[in-house]
Parts: sequence; C-alpha cells; structure tokens
Amino acid sequence: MAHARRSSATQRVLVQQQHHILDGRFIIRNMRLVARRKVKSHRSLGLMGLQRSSASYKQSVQSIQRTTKDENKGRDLSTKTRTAPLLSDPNTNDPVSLDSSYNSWVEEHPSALDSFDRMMKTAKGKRIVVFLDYDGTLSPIVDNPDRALMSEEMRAALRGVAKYFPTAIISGRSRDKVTEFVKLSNVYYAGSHGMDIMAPPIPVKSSTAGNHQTIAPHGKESTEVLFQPAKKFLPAIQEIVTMLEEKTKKIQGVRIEDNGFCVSVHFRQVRAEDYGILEEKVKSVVEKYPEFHLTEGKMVLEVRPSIEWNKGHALEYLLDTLGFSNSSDVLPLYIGDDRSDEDAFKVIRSRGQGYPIIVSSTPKDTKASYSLQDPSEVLSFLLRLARLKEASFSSRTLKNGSS
Ligand SMILES: O=P(O)(O)OC[C@H]1O[C@H](O[C@H]2O[C@H](CO)[C@@H](O)[C@H](O)[C@H]2O)[C@H](O)[C@@H](O)[C@@H]1O
Repeated sequence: MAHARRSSATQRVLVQQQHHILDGRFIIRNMRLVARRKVKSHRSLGLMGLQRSSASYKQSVQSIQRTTKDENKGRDLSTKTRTAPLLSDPNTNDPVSLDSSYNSWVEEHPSALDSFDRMMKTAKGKRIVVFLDYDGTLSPIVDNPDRALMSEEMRAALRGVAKYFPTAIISGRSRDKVTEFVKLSNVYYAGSHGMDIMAPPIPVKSSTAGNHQTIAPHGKESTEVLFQPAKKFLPAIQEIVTMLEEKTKKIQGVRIEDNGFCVSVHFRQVRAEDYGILEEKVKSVVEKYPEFHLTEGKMVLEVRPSIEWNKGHALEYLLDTLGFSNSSDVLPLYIGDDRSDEDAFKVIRSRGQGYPIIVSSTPKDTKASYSLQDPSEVLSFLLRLARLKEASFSSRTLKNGSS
C-alpha cells in the first residue's frame, strides 16, 4: 500500500519535473542544462512506458532555442508566433498531441496579446487596476528560489505600468522578499499569498477585512498600513519552520523557505525516488498543527494557516483600500501562473468585470479567461499597456499645448 502510494508520488514528481523543464526554458544560461535534463527526463519517461517520439523531442528543443533566441533580442515579442509546447497529460501521464491540445486550449483561453485591442476597447472609460503574481509571472521559474530575479526590462515595464495604473503584486513569497526582488516604490506589495499586505490607509468595507485590524507601521503620518490577518499564527509558523528543517535535512535537494505567514518546502531538486518520503515527513509535521494545512504549487509544498484568506481576498481588500469598493467602472486585471492565483481569477469572474490572465505554456484547468505563454509575453503585455496610456497622455498634452 505504502509502496503503491510512493510510486504514484514518484510518477507525479517525474511529471512535475518534466513540466519544470518547460518552465526552465526561458533561462538562456541554463539552456544546455535544460536540454540535457530533457534527455534525462525523456529517458525516465521512457522507462515508465511514456515514450515520446524523437521528432517531438527535437521539436521541443528547437522550441527552447527559438524562445531563448527571442528573449536574447530583448524586444517586444508581442508578434512572435505561438508554438505549441511539449506535454504529457498531468493526470494520466499519457503523451498528448501537442498542437491539437494546446491550440484548442488557447481557443478557450485566447492570448491576451492577440486580444489586447479588444480588451482595451472594453476597458474604455473604466479604471484598470493591475494585479500581478511574482514567480513564473514576472520572473522565470528557476531551480534556486533565491535566484528568481526579475530582469531590468521587466522592472522598467512594471514601473511604466504603475505610473498610470494602480498596481499591486500578490505573491506567495514573504512581503520583504518580493519587495527586495521588485525594488519599485510605486507598487503595492502583498506577501504570503495575500496574508501580509501593505496598502493605502483608506478604510475598507467590514465585509472584506472581517475582524482583522490594520496597523500603521510608521506611525500616524504613514501613507500605508499593514494588514496581517494571520498574525496570531506567527509563533507556530516559526516552530513549523524549525521542525521541517530538522525532519528533512537528510533529504538531498530540499529547501525550506520561510515566507512569513506560510512555509514553502521546495522539492524541485529532490530526486524523484525521495519525494514520497519527503511528502510523508512534511505531512507528519503538519498533522501536529491542526490549524494549518498543506497546499501544492510548482514543485513546492506549502504549509499555510487555515484561515479564510487567499489571493482572491487580498485582491478585494486592495481594491477596497484603493477606493474602488463600490465602483462599477473598475476593471481588475490579474496575471498569474500558479494554483494560488486561481483564487484571484475566481474573484474577478464572480465580480463579472475584469481580466483574469493565466501564464502557461501548457493546457491547464483554469478559471482564467485569457492566457500568456511565459514571462516574456507578460513583459510584452505590460509594455503595451504602459504604451497605450503614454500615447493618450502625450496626445492630450499636445492638444492642450496647441490650443
Ligand atoms: O505566488 P508566487 O509569487 O508565484 O509564489 C509561489 C512560490 O514561488 C516560489 O517558488 C516557485 O518559484 C521558484 C523560483 O523560480 C521555483 O524554484 C519553485 O519551484 C517554484 O515553486 C517561491 O520560492 C515559493 O516560496 C512561493 O510559494
């Protein structure tokens, strides 16, 4: 029984590792490594009876090369051709026909770049508020979470967007970490999947914040306040971090990341055969804390306090604090790549206004309406968004100047 459980866990991690390889395809300096791993993964999948044709393997390597070359040029890639990536069904592990499955998924979740003009037409007269996830959205997925740096181009594009639209980043990272990565003062930051928000001090609807209080960290004069609905769990979280470090220290490749109000257990560099034992160890820690639960992200297990608060709540909270609680003409736009972003997608859907956009190069079950393939497409989208305002801003200035 335990063996069966472990081998299905091992299969799952192999599939995730295969997807990780796709995630890693944006990193130019890792290109060779990625290609080598693909060969390795190709072999492992072959051992599992998941043979893939060498033609499709070649096609995937060519696709990696094409993408990295494009990124090298560092230009607006909004017009680049979308190539269907390599894929196996994450539920069944069966190889799937790449072009057909990806293309039919894109029909249901059209490219936000291709749909840009239409989206902006609908947005006319409405106030766009931009929400972004960090990892896998603003920065490419990499092996070492401490090295998930945002490019200077992305930073400049984000700065441009934030100049014209209220902009917030809602990340699973600790707020300090994501602030340190992004380094921009004109955006709002929410860390720990929205459980740690630095927001404007405008009173929020009681329905959004519940009984949770805000704190002005810099005294009365502060222009921002802290909202931390999971504060009471901090001592337990510290215990959990220590316990996880202790219990997993013998498993090669594990990384424990203290994200403030939640904890990440990274297994991206753990050998597939060790995943089962790691999962058991993590579960045995979480079982000791009934007020916590386990969730899964991209090759990461996350321990979170069981409070009714997620990225969706954080989005609503920020809209309120930004002064849009009763506004019918606000248009939230959320771009994210991971499972926790689905909570924000759902909120936008239920509001019946706004654009939930998923970043994915593989078909996925999602509540998002639009898609972008990877962070390079996110960059193109942000550049277009900023340019749109810049253009209308300068034409208005010209008009005013000439009259
Ligand atoms: O909500 P996010 O900002 O997307 O944060 C979710 C997790 O992101 C980070 O992990 C992911 O990115 C790493 C760096 O590319 C990668 O190594 C890891 O496998 C991914 O899961 C972050 O390190 C986690 O703590 C966040 O929970």
